[in-house]
Amino acid sequence: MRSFSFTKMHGLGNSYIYVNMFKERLLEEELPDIARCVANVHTGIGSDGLILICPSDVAPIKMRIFNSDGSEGKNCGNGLRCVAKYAYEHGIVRDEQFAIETLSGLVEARLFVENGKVSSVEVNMGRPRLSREEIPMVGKEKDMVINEPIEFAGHTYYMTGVSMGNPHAVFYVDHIERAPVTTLGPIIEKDARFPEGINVEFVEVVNDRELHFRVWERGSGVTQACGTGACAAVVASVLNGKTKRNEETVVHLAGGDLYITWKENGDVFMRGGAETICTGVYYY
Ligand SMILES: N[C@H](CCC[C@H](N)C(=O)O)C(=O)O
Repeated sequence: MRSFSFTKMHGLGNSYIYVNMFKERLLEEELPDIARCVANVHTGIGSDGLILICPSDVAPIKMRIFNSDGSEGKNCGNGLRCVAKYAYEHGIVRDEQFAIETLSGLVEARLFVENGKVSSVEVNMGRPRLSREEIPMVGKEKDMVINEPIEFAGHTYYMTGVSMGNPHAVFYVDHIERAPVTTLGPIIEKDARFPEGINVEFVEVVNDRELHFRVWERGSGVTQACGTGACAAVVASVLNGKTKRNEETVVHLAGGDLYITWKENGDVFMRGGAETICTGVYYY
């Protein structure tokens, strides 16, 4: 029987099982199955997936994320805040501002520390990618997708496409509590027009600085929060003239609030909480 130590953490209820790969050894080919197993609430630990905190050649640490279906994502906003907290509180990094490598490039985390504990984290998530080839989405490579009519299941919806290193399809609704998250989400997630699948976000605009938000995540389904998705929602809202560039927008997710600004320099900044739930040993 093999085992590894883990820490369960969450960002606004978007929880993952975190494994410190500076200390643990997991076989690459087993990672998707380990993600599926630990995420299972009945026979595993229960989470939205698995996140590895790894050594990096280009930054103090590297984050890898696996969804609950075992697929590997390229970025994870809530995960980045938890990884930054873990790395500081476990002495992997000593600075309160440092880079983190992800599969979609480097990001920069800034910690807010109280009595040696990280209370919240701000992450510079970098620039959104807006062309069809970057989302990715089929069609003319250089075109953007802003409030574009698109048909799913016989109905026309208006989509804005944004990548934060991972793909997001943003749709506006009048009442967030009626958003078709579990009916339309899974259809769009796997639509053939998205070669890598896509995360699906529904947004209700409260005012030009406030959004309500729900998500169907690629590879995980409904989650309490999606940091990259909330960033995509703010970028889409600026592009659609609903919120303002360079001004902080509060995004109300099911699990709590994120504070996001798409700055004039092009970078998207996200600030929010990160919590440690428990630690343990997983046997497999
Ligand atoms: N929950 C994560 C997003 C996971 C993205 C993953 N579902 C994918 O892109 O495949 C977040 O806080 O950004």
